[in-house]
Amino acid sequence: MGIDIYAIKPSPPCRAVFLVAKAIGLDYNLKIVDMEKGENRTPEFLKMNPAHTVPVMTDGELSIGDSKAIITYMMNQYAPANLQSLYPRDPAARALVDQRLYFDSQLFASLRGIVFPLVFMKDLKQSQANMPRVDENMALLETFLTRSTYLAGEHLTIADLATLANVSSMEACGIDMSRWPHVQAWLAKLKAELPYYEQANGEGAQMLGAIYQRILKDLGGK
Ligand SMILES: N[C@@H](CCC(=O)N[C@@H](CS)C(=O)NCC(=O)O)C(=O)O
Repeated sequence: MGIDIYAIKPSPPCRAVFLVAKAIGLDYNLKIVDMEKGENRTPEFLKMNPAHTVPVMTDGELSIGDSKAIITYMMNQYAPANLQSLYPRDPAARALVDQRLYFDSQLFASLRGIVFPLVFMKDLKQSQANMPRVDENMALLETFLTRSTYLAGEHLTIADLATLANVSSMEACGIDMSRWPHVQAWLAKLKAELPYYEQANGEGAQMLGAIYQRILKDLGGK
């Protein structure tokens, strides 16, 4: 019994879930999904998540896909009182965190736009054509981080943890972070501050970066 998380380590949305679970000390059973064998398209998996994406969480009768739905559920259901500031209950403070979470979905879509064509279609041209969307979203992230130390104010929230999974992946893919100095400083700060960083996120980001960089090199990109 307990919570099951269906996931793969290189996936940024899966790592957002690992980070939030660690942040609130929530135990779960990790079920690695072999995507190459089509384990995300079996009738059993599609019953849990018709969108055939990871992560998926099951908790008793509840099966739910999408990392944002999972991490907000974990906070609402399991965060101890002293860690509620990670997803504040005050409506105005929560609205700011939610806005950053929706922004992070847009950031992930732009990351996917460069990774998916390269890794799964070996299409360097399409991947490169999608790069301006990454730059545009990173510039927006830079603007947010010029306004406050963390993404939604002066303390850590789940918006930082979700976005960390994407930004660290971009860094591991070799994207030059020095163009966004506030993002670069925020990234270094979180890596240093979170004792669970490496286990929950660092290792998987390196896995994704290694795959991306190898294929990029094979296709003659830089
Ligand atoms: N919005 C979703 C995106 C999840 C997603 O796209 N996951 C990818 C891995 S990074 C996946 O499972 N792709 C397999 C597929 O689309 O069949 C979330 O945040 O959970």
